[in-house]
This record gives sequence, structure tokens and C-alpha cells, in this order.
Amino acid sequence: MSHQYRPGRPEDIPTLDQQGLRDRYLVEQLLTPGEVRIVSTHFDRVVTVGAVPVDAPLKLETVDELRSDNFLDRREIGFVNTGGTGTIVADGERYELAKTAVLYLGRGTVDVTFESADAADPAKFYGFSAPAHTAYPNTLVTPEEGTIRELGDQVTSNRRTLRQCIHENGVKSCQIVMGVTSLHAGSMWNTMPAHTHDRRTEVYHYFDLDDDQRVVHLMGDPKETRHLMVANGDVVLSPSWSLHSGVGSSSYSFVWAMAGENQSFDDMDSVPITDMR
Ligand SMILES: O=C(O)C(=O)C[C@H](O)C(=O)CO
Ligand SMILES: [Zn+2]
Repeated sequence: MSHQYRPGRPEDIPTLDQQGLRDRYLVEQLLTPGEVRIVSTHFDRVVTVGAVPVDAPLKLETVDELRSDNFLDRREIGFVNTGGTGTIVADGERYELAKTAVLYLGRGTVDVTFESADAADPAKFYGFSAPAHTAYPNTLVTPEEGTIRELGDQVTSNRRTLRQCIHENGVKSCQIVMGVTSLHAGSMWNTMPAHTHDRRTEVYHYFDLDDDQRVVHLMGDPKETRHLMVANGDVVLSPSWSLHSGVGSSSYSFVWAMAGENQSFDDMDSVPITDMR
């Protein structure tokens, strides 16, 4: 996929119509059966990857935008499996990923291939990659592992479980901070109270949302928000200045991942909903 995304300026957001916003901040159909799709961005040089092996293994190839012989020559990547069980083979080492398992692959990993255990229920590997200055070890995080934070309240419809996987106190990385948040049944709001974080790009990948449901994802300057109507599998790019929060028409989960200046999860500037416009 050749479209190159750029963060743009917060003051431009109100001048864009819905298609303009979608073209700049939404990635659709990244996870497509039988393909590896790669979308490069100028959001802290983040690259997103979707790999859905069905009948045959797929390979992670480099892309022109990276100007490197192999995808991970100067980068790291975190993968989350949001589909059926599958395997990622990294330089001959086999890592089996059940649904919501996370795999970190460090700089210098050369051969990366993807397989599904069952073509009728293929693995869906979503990847988030950022430049890396050194090589940290390739590490699997099973669905039972990670640091759990229970957030929100049923009364405010934002009860959710956040699982940190690649982070300061977990699997080590150069830049990537990554995990999965799942809404409890009956709760619809993610990341509420909302926030920005000036020092990092953040990308959300929504999954486990029924096809006939949507998430209304809020973005832009907190004082001048706009929204995107997001479907299952969609990816939303948030520049450092953009608020990111959403309300679903049913429960759902999402992978969140960040890259930028620091890795401190709590380095957020909270925005009370009463200050949002
Ligand atoms: O539900 C949440 O709250 C989140 O998942 C928040 C994200 O992890 C985030 O935006 C971290 O900066
Ligand atoms: Zn955030």
C-alpha cells in the first residue's frame, strides 16, 4: 500500500470534511486474508502491518519507504494476534500466538513469516513498528501475561481491562509501548477521561466489534474535536496533539501502541470532558 500518511496540523482539522479526515487518519482493510499489507507513516516514522495467512505462509518483506534490505534492519515491531491461533517464525524460532498474544521482534531480525493453524479461522497479525537504536530480545507475551490495569466504572459506561505488554516494566523495547484494552459488556467508552500526549504518536486498532456496529472515535484538538466512524479492523492514527477516545455502539477491544520521546505510560495530559468541545 503506497499511501503515505502525515500528521498534519491541528488547525487544519476543522477545515477537513469526513473524507478528508478519513484519508489522513484512518487506515482501512489493513488486515486482508492472504496478504501482508504495510502502511508507512510520518507519524514518528511508525509503520503498521497487517498479515492474515490463510492457506499458505506469508513473509514480511521490506518496503521502498524504509530503504533497508530487510524490514527490521533499523526497526523493531510488536505484533498482536486478533484472530485464530497462528505462528510467527522469526529467524527459525517458532512463536505460537493464541488470540491476543503479543510478540516483540527486535532490530536485526531478518526472516519473519506468518502461519495460521486453521485456514477456516485464520490468525490476524497486527503489527506496529518504529525505528530502533539497538536490539532487544524477541519475546512472546501470552494472553495470560502482561500488566493488568482495571479502569473505569460501570456507572460511567467505561469499565475496561487494559493489559500492558511491551512497556517500561515489561518486555523491553527502544520506543514501542503496546497493549490491549477490552471493554466490559455494557461499557462503551474507551480512554475516558480522554487525554493527549505531546511526546508520542498513538495508534489504535479496533477489533472484536460486530460488523453491524461502529465506534465513534474522537480526535483533534480537545477544544475543537471531530469524529471518525470506525468499523471492525480499522486503524486510527493519532498525532501527538490529538485527543483519542471513543464510544462504541456495542462492546469491543482495541490494540493501542505508541512511539516517540519517552515510554512513560502515565505521561498524559488529561482533558476533563467538561473542557472538550
Ligand atoms: O482505555 C484506555 O484508557 C486506553 O487503552 C488508553 C490507551 O492505552 C492510551 O491512550 C495510552 O496513552
Ligand atoms: Zn493515549
